Amino acid sequence: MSSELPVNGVAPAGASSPVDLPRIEAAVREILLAVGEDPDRDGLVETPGRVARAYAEVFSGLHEDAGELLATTFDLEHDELVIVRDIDIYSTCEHHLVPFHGRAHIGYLPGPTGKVTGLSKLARLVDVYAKRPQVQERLTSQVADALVDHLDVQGVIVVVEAEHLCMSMRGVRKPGATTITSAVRGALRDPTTRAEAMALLTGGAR
Ligand SMILES: Nc1nc2c(ncn2[C@@H]2O[C@H](COP(=O)(O)OP(=O)(O)OP(=O)(O)O)[C@@H](O)[C@H]2O)c(=O)[nH]1
Ligand SMILES: [Zn+2]
Repeated sequence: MSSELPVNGVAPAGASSPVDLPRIEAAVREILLAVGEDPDRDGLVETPGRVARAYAEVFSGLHEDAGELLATTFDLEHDELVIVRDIDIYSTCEHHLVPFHGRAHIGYLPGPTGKVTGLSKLARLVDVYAKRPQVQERLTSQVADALVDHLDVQGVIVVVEAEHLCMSMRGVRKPGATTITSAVRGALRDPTTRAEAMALLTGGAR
């Protein structure tokens, strides 16, 4: 495969990348020196370059636009709840720059025009916001707001369940603790509809 082709929707960081790879490399070299490592030893020589490419990938959402992503719609004349559950998320905690990972569940009620988006776009939308320095609450709201702003929807519900490695591998050291956040917009704020959507989203239909 050509190295110019996007992999999993992520453009490779190259000459056209908006990310300043040499700057990340220099910074990583400094970090290695600061923690007492030798950045010139065999195993570490290539590390600053690898980290730069990895950061370009995990922060690629900074250069992606939800409106563009959700521009492809089609008419389905479906005005009942649509739910996509268990979308894997890998994001980066903006406080410690370590990962948080888990699952997102998205539900929406299409609006009167019946214009819906492809299901894969919902999963891609999560990545637009997950692949940035983030907090889980903002990630959850941004996904919900993008669906309200760019699609014709009567209501939206987004639930994110994640484990934060900043709470597992360091600091308070509580592996397995799960943080659950939700964002509800429009008609799904109605208590009955919300309860039904929440049950479907988080396992009620399993
Ligand atoms: N609300 C929220 N908090 C987060 C998220 N990710 C990390 N945090 C928290 O951000 C807080 C940062 O706290 P600080 O006291 O400034 O940093 P710290 O000394 O490294 O804190 P500890 O993690 O408790 O060691 C911690 O309590 C983290 O658990 C998130 O997505 N949402
Ligand atoms: Zn953190």
